[in-house]
Amino acid sequence: MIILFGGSFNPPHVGHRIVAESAYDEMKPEEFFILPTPNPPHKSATQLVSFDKRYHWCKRVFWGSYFTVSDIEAKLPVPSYTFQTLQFFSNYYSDIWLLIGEDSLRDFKKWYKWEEILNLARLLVYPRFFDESGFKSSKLEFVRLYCPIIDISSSYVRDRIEKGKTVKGYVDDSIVEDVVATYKNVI
Ligand SMILES: Nc1ncnc2c1ncn2[C@@H]1O[C@H](COP(=O)(O)OP(=O)(O)OP(=O)(O)O)[C@@H](O)[C@H]1O
Ligand SMILES: O=C(O)c1ccc[n+]([C@@H]2O[C@H](COP(=O)([O-])O)[C@@H](O)[C@H]2O)c1
Repeated sequence: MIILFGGSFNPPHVGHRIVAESAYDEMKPEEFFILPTPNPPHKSATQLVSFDKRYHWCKRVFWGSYFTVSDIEAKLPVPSYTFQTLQFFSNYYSDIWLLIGEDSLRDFKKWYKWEEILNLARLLVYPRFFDESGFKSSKLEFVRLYCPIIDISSSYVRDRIEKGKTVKGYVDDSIVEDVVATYKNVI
């Protein structure tokens, strides 16, 4: 079985890493793909730094033998629909799990071809809301991942940089200087 974890990673932060490590620990997949997306289907491109930069940050952050950071979404047509990414991986693997947040579970029926996605993959969902409202309201089939809620997002990291605050500890030490320098030029 394999796990796919997609996102903008603009920039990658400790919340991403903790979720990925927790999912690996729980599921012990054969392969674990981190998939930075060049063009998120549902987000505005404001403050989105280049794909290459985000891809290389992911490669530094998700080090270790079990993660593979893939640039496949940069090679597939835009927008980067998850359905399309799954079609690609289903040519090579049969037991595919999509790692998504409780927020995405709540909004999942807005995703492009969501029913077809569920024919190609199973959902592994980590908590995002303290009231568990996303889990409670969903009628979809999913497996819940037990890990702490880390209340950090990439937009929060960018916002701190804009205000001149530190993001040490929020993003990996190996990329923190480049992240600060990069967003200072973008914001
Ligand atoms: N703190 C966090 N804890 C758990 N999962 C997270 C966290 N932050 C982001 N994720 C999840 O990681 C995946 C990739 O997210 P993405 O790269 O878009 O980050 P983000 O922090 O939500 O970005 P932004 O703030 O720019 O919207 C998504 O499934 C998202 O739900
Ligand atoms: O395919 C879709 O319609 C779709 C809609 C929303 C999100 N996604 C994917 O879900 C992943 C996480 O997105 P987000 O918004 O939670 O950062 C990322 O890989 C997106 O491409 C995909």
